[in-house]
Amino acid sequence: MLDFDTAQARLAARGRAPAAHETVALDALCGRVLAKDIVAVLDLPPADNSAMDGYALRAADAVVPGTTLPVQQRCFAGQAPEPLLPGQAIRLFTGSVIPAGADTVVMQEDCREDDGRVTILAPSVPGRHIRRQGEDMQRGQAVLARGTRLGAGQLAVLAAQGYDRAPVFPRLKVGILTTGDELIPPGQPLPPAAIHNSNAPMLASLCSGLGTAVPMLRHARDDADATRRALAELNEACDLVLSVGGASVGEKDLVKPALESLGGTLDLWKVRMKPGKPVALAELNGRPVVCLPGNPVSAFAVFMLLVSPLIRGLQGRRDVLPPVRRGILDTLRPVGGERDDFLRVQAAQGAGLPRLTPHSQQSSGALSSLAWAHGLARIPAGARLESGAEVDWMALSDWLS
Ligand SMILES: Nc1nc2c(c(=O)[nH]1)N[C@H]1C(S)=C(S)[C@@H](COP(=O)(O)OP(=O)(O)OC[C@H]3O[C@@H](n4cnc5c(N)ncnc54)[C@H](O)[C@@H]3O)O[C@H]1N2
Ligand code: MOO
Repeated sequence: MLDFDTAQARLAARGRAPAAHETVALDALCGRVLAKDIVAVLDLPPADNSAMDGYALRAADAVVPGTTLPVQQRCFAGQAPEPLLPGQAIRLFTGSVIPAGADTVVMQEDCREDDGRVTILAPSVPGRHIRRQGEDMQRGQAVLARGTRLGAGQLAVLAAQGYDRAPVFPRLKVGILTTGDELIPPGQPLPPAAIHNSNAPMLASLCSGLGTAVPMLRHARDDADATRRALAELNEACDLVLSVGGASVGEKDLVKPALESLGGTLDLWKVRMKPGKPVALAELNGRPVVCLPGNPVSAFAVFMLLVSPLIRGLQGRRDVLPPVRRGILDTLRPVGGERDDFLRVQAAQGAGLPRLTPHSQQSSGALSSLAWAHGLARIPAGARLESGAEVDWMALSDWLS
């Protein structure tokens, strides 16, 4: 059996950035991945400006608190200041450009203005409350790196630099193949012995959450031709295919032969993890296919821990492995088994590390734990851990974005 870390590293290593890129307008950039470094074309701030509403002056003109100076100008943000005359003050506001000749700003709480004159009540210190030109970003400096997924902070940087578009990698196209005669789409009546297809919407929204294009969905009945046709169609249209179910040892596990008959090369692993033992990575026409276990909780865990790093790599992202956190187990009975166990847990923040409570139902067929969990806590293979043990855990919010 392959150990979990090796399986994760192999899938992560298959995630190579695309060669193509496209230019996208700012209002459609959220969630996209930068294809080139972004270089600052402006100093920010573009000129020294005030961090406070107050008065600009020469510190040397108001050494003694109680000094009174005439107010030369009222200069609002966006207006050009006059050069400051000796022995005078200029009224300004947060963001106003500092007048030539001024070397400090005294905030208005430390001043009293009366009849065109301002009394400075506090000692004035050179340089105070001045935001210097270029202290945030300097022209020529790389401000965003290729492979960054763009969110609110990055869009603000682009906009502040005047960029109304940016080069990004194309959205990754993912195809999802579900298999099984027992599966009926939601919304249709359920015959005896059937269940609704929950993996299709689950995997589609997991992909969308990572920023892929809307996934293409196909369902194949347990039939060799249908499975082969659906697989070929998805492989042709998509950068990555995820199949789910039908890849283990059962008599109707048809995905493996379908891949082989299409000329795919297949690496099938039993990964030492629970949930999620059977996982396969195949290559078909130069594009990856990953086969996930059919049990919904197993498919979810394998997607989160093994497939999401592959997807991030294929999207061109720099950081493909999100952070692993630490927490304290809070469990009524000892946990652990022969495989690395990934327990669905809720995390409660206390004084120190968060306390991690496992869901009472940890079966790989029981969906209710997925809708409830904040993350997956890792119990290493062979360990038997009691309440109070410190463990690694992966937050859904880190690993599914
Ligand atoms: N004799 C053995 N049996 C099984 C083994 C084994 O090693 N020896 N491994 C078990 C483990 S662990 C898993 S995980 C499953 C994996 O089986 P498959 O990946 O081949 O998946 P299926 O058999 O097709 O389905 C398993 C289970 O999941 C349900 N399922 C499948 N697709 C969906 C879907 N789209 N939506 C909802 N539910 C789905 C399916 O009905 C089955 O109940 O094999 C074990 N058996
Ligand atoms: O290992 Mo299987 O993936 O639990 O259900």
